Amino acid sequence: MKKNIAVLRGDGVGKEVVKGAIEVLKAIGEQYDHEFSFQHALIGGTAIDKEGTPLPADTLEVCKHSDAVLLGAVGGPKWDQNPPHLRPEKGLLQIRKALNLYANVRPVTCFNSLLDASPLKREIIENVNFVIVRELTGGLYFGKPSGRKIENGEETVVDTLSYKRVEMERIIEKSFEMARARKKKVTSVDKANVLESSRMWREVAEEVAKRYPDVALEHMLVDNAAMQLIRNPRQFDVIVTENMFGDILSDEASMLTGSLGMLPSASLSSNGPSLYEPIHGSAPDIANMNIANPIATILSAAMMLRLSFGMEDEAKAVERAVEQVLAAGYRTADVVQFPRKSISTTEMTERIKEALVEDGAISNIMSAYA
Ligand SMILES: NC(=O)C1=CN([C@@H]2O[C@H](COP(=O)(O)OP(=O)(O)OC[C@H]3O[C@@H](n4cnc5c(N)ncnc54)[C@H](O)[C@@H]3O)[C@@H](O)[C@H]2O)C=CC1
Ligand SMILES: CC(C)CC(=O)C(=O)O
Ligand SMILES: [Mg+2]
Repeated sequence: MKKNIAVLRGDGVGKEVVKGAIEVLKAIGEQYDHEFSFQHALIGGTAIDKEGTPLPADTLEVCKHSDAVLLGAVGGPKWDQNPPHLRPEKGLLQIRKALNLYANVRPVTCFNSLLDASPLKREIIENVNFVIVRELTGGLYFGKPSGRKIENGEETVVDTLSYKRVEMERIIEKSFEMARARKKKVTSVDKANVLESSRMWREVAEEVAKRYPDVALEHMLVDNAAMQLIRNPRQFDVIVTENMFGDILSDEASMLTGSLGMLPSASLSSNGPSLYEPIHGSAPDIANMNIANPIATILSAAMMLRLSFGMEDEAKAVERAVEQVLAAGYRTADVVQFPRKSISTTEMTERIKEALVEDGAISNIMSAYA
């Protein structure tokens, strides 16, 4: 099969982890006789430096004409003081909107060999397997007005949380579809005790639930959800929530998998190419040190193979290779357990590539989100 992949490396460790994922995709292409082509384009701080904007028009064109997009991460202290329209994160928000990437799917489960790597007890994280379905193109990150002004002589700032009913409906429907293929439970997370937007979210969730009588719906307030993720994460099957709650809860949930550097995601489009990205940011504190964990991005590439290209065997091969390398005891510094020695980003990538050609047991991981 021929596939054209747009690659947005972005900033910081984004560049390093994407390099790893491309190498793994190339190896899969050779092994399974696919022709993957990679077209690089600029986004984020790097794009601001080179083109004066965080999302150049030709980047969007490249993405629109691709079969799928692979993204690293954007941002960094160099651009933190820029005005809002010249912040790297703006480029990411713009591309999510422009490609209609309304559903961000973040599967949370821990590889067996990392059960003892998490700071959380094995009894808590064993057999955890849930998906966070995060609304990605609405809510606080997009609402207008947003900005600062002087009002009655006082410096004032506003951000707006706004949603259309149809935006709520489509993401909640997505979560029910996914739950139907899994353990048939949706936990809708909101702040309905305070926010009007959450009250409407609840209403819509109840309406959608009527069309899925085989799926159980529960509502949970977001503060409680943050606690339950650590207390008893096995209770969850599909969590659906608005943009910012999903953003925060998924970073928290990443610790159930051993590290923020382990959690992949798919940002699914309603009408065009989808985008695949690790959930982490550009990690400026470890950028250019060759120590970032590439696994979240490599597993995001596996999601691309499965969800955008229908290449289930190839996706499993990647997940199995990751599992084998972890089972053999190799870890990057973010998941390393004393007295184990950590390996670099490039060595982890090499090990995973080597493991691709070996046969192994089917991984305990992923695929349930499909
Ligand atoms: N999707 C994206 O492009 C995102 C971008 N950002 C941006 O990234 C920049 C840094 O933000 P932070 O709050 O520091 O979040 P971050 O996710 O970049 O890093 C948080 C912590 O996790 C570690 N970490 C992250 N990814 C890792 C990996 N692959 N391997 C090992 N350790 C890893 C970092 O070293 C850091 O200590 C900011 O400019 C922020 O706006 C933040 C989140 C998502
Ligand atoms: C620009 C941010 C919204 C990125 C982020 O934190 C994320 O998507 O998880
Ligand atoms: Mg985030």
